[in-house]
Amino acid sequence: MLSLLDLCARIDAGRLTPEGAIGLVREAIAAREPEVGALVCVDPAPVVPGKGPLAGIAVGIKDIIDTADLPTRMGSAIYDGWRPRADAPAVARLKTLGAVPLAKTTTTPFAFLDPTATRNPNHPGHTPGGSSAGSAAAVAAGMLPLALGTQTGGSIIRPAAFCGVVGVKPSFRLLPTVGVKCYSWALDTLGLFAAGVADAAHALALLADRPAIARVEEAGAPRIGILRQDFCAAPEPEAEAALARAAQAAERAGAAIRDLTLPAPFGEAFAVHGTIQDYEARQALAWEYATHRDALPPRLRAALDAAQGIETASYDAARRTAHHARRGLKDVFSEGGFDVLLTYAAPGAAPAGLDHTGDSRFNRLWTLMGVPCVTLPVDRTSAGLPVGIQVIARFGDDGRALAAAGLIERALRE
Ligand SMILES: NC(=O)CC(=O)O
Repeated sequence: MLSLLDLCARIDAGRLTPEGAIGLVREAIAAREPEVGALVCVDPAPVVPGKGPLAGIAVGIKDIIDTADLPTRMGSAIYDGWRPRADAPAVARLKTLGAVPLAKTTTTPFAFLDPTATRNPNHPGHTPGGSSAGSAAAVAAGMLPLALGTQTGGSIIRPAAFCGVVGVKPSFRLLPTVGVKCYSWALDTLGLFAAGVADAAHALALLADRPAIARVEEAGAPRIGILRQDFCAAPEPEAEAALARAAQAAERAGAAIRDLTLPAPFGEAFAVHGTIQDYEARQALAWEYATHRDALPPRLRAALDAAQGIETASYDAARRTAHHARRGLKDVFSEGGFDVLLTYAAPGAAPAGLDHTGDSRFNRLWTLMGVPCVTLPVDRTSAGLPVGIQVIARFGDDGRALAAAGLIERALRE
């Protein structure tokens, strides 16, 4: 994979020019894109700034995020040829940093559950996950050092884990979702994919203009709660094995490890995620549903059909349940004496088949809680498919989540 920090170091040392770095990416795309299919389009002649902390860094932009220089298609023929007038603020920020939004990456239609044609770079017969399929696959295939994605259910953490890259779903609203096609305004979160934890931390710190996020090396050994989220169906054995391996690596590195079981309010919050998500999608996609219902893919059409019947009272009750759980989560960290939680990133490795994007059951609660989540690869199955774990910190503690993920990443290499 292409390390963002390695490219930055080579450019800073004068061993590589920004244009040369973009050229490396174009070569990698030419070599891998025919098999992987992670990209919607590539800018043939982007502006390549000569300076800036991310000069020469090509970035993949999930195709629900507005770009002024490239079409934004939402993964749907409904938006064929749609050219936003302006860049989404996150894209504008990348350009200010010297980065090059070089390609749009595939998204499931409107970032829901209907699959893309993108293949898992680790095994072409397996899903890369979704909805940020192309971003995860492009980084995993070594085509891009950085890509943006979004998560409403599990759309950053799940594909990152399936493809074997680092994925970061930051604290809710750490990055602006302005200019990002909305599915659920209470859940949609903008995040990113990179080759390693330090690469991801560096990019997030710059994107969020919060340098402390990148000081992943400086944090001390964390107090880690091992969480199996027993309010949902158990994972595959490989997910349990990866969790155990990550916990043992963290303990070897000095972390304090303790099992944690969450009380009932968290299972109740897990259960209401869909009510909030789909009630809001009914409004967010009202125009598409009213004017192009037949052009919507089957899973999305069925979800919006069902969402028509969600009572506002149910939605309001779901929001109260989520709010109660978010307040309780602060106590879990403070009274439990935990810095981070360690849990499954997905039910297992990427499932076979390209007609689905996998199951987000280990991600949805944390998207609803609005807390920072980081996934990193820990194991591989006998078929060579990556298996990740998920590190979760309290709201606003994105740097600590990355620090703990970095500690585990380093310990696994030793
Ligand atoms: N957008 C989403 O997060 C939906 C998913 O989990 O695939």
